[in-house]
Amino acid sequence: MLKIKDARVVVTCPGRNFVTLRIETADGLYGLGDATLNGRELAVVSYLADHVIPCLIGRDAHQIEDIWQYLYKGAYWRRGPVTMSAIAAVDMALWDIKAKAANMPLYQLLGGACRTGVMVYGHANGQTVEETVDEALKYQALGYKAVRLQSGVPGLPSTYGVSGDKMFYEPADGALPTENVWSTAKYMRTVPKLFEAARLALGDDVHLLHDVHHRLTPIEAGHLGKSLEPYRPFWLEDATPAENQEAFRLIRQHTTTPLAVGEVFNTIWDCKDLIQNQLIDYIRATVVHAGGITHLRRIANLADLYQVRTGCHGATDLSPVTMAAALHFDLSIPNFGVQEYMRHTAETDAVFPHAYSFKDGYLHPGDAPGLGVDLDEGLAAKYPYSRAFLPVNRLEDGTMYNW
Ligand SMILES: O=C(O)C(=O)C[C@H](O)[C@H](O)CO
Ligand SMILES: [Mg+2]
Repeated sequence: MLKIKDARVVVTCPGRNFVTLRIETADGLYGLGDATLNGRELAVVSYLADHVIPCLIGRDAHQIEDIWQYLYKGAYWRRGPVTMSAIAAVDMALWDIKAKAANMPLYQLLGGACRTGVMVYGHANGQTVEETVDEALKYQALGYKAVRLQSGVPGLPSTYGVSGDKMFYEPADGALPTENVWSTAKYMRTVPKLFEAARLALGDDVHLLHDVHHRLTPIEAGHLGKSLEPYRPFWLEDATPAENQEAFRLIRQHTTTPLAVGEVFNTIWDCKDLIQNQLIDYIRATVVHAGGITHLRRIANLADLYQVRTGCHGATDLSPVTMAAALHFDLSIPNFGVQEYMRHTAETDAVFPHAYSFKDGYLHPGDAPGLGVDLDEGLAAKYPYSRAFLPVNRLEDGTMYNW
């Protein structure tokens, strides 16, 4: 038995907010879990500190599945991002402890490596098509095999996904939500031009991706997917909001562009119908927001039956703890597709020293026991929480819209 002696939540803001759970066993092992829910961080802090940690003390850290079921079924109130991020943090920390106890990198416990490295995609973004293509070329020069393209839209003052700082794009940019303006017509004219220019400049061997951020209707998404087909996109992400999953059937009827969805999904129940009806090609559910490694493996297993591959969310609001967990998961599953990789800043990396590393377009989790990521609590304490929100999106006439 590995008795859980103590657990605490650490909130730190080395340039952006992160919530980390640290679980300690009676014999001195400890594990880390990420619980960051961008723009709603303190809700998860309270969920963990007030409602989860008291139930963990004294339990056997080895019983990962049982503790997962206890927190999921036992709460009565199932699912949702706050609950599932809290459960994910516990799950990650327990896998970290188990792998440390086994003196193995986690991917070995999960069945061993299925590949030599994890293909990642970087974010190329610019105010114009030309600037975005230039950024994409820089990623290609760094060895990236896959690049996401997001360009500013002519006639719109600002666009989510397009930042001033190219390498360290930060989604939560204001102490109150900033407001972006959206025009589907203007956007739809820009994206095919972007893909045409990028394919020409980067050649055939680089995978090109695009994130719609849930902003199109199904028929608009079908049209966009069709217009991108000549440039062979790797995927079109979040083409339409996924609450109504039938919407994806309509998109499918109009385009063979592969579809990716799921960064806001929290459980297998959000993924089930899309996977079973083969309405998507990539599932983007991620360790931190979908109940941890235990639950994400369940999702990946279901997806594998239908030749749906994974493409885990990996923006900067997912901490290095999640990135490490995702890499062990990615390396060990048969139906891995691609991993998103937005680099963290040097401040963040210093607070979370880690064993994972990038080479020639691939990340590897490294071979340190456990997740291979640590938390420098002394340094973390120097960066207190600072409220920050994701922006909101309005149409040109002021109507509140999706993003
Ligand atoms: O990385 C992506 O694909 C995103 O869409 C980024 C998200 O908007 C961001 O992580 C939200 O917190
Ligand atoms: Mg996205």
